[in-house]
Amino acid sequence: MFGFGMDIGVDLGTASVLVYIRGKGIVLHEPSVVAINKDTGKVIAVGEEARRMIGRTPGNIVAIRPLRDGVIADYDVTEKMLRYFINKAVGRKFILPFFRPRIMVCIPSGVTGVEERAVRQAAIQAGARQAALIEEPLAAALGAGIEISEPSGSMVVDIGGGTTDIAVLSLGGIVVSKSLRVGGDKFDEAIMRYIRREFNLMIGERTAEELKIQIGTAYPAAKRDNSVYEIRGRDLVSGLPKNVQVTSQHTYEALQEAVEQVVSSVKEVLEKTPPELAADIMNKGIVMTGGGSLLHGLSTLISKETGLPVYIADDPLSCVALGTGKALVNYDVVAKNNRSYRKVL
Ligand SMILES: Nc1ncnc2c1ncn2[C@@H]1O[C@H](COP(=O)(O)OP(=O)(O)OP(=O)(O)O)[C@@H](O)[C@H]1O
Repeated sequence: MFGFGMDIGVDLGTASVLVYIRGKGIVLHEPSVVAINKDTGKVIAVGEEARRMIGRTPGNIVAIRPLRDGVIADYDVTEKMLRYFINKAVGRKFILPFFRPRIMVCIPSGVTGVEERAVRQAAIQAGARQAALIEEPLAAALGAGIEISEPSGSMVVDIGGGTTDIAVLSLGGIVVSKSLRVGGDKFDEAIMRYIRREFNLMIGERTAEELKIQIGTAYPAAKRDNSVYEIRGRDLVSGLPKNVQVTSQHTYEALQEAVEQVVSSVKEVLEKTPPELAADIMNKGIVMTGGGSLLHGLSTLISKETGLPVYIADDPLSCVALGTGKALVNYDVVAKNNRSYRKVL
């Protein structure tokens, strides 16, 4: 596949970046983190190596997530990160003038037109011959194996790190959609706030994420086995390190508000869905993708609140990258239709 015909799909996520090469599949999956030397502006590390530095850097080094909250918070760093990952996945030597790949980038749906151009430019800078963009719900649905080109309604709820994208699709396009800046990061922040309030303990975002993954729940009736977890943080009163035991019930209380925002947005989209398509969704159920869909009890809660069956896609963390990869087959169509699907509530 190397050479003229090489096509690459990139899931430029707020939590992680995945690179898909046509004919090979997903070849790279790393956190969207860049470590920078503040004094010189030089990039020290990207991806997994940089993630290990979060919260542990000396004063002159910062580990940043350039795509916080589903938007490009730092364009320059995003460009550097994108270039680094593309080069790493493809191999620098292949990016010679006549062998430049075509790149399709899946962008968080909250990005503005200016940011879209910035991403496209970053892909070109990174060595692409052409760059097209695809919207997240479309890629997520394709990756989840949903037959989106039929005249039948499907609903996808993609919960990423920074955003949740809810969309009803039919005939290859988005009929109704909503994007909210609530996702895995907001779940982590809610846990951090709760632990500070209830235990007077300051914890970092990595600890909060670990808690969420290990014992977090959005629906307490669906009990978790390992429902107690010991965490270490800094006591706000003494300023010293302290251990506390946290239960699933605590995480439920911490997460309730953020989870409720996701649930009410799903209902809102369903209310705006044309009746014929709503009937299709009743039959087929809602498909959840993205890492946030793995939050324990969330699919059960959405099913209970909407009265519809809810399924989590196989390998939800890879859906967007797989879908972007599938869309490469129709590169020209997607490139031409760019943005035209969008109808945000
Ligand atoms: N088992 C799990 N339980 C709960 N949350 C999880 C689990 N595994 C991963 N996550 C969360 O999923 C989020 C990352 O999801 P994903 O990789 O789909 O996001 P992204 O595509 O990078 O973000 P976005 O779509 O907002 O750009 C993180 O917040 C992570 O903590």
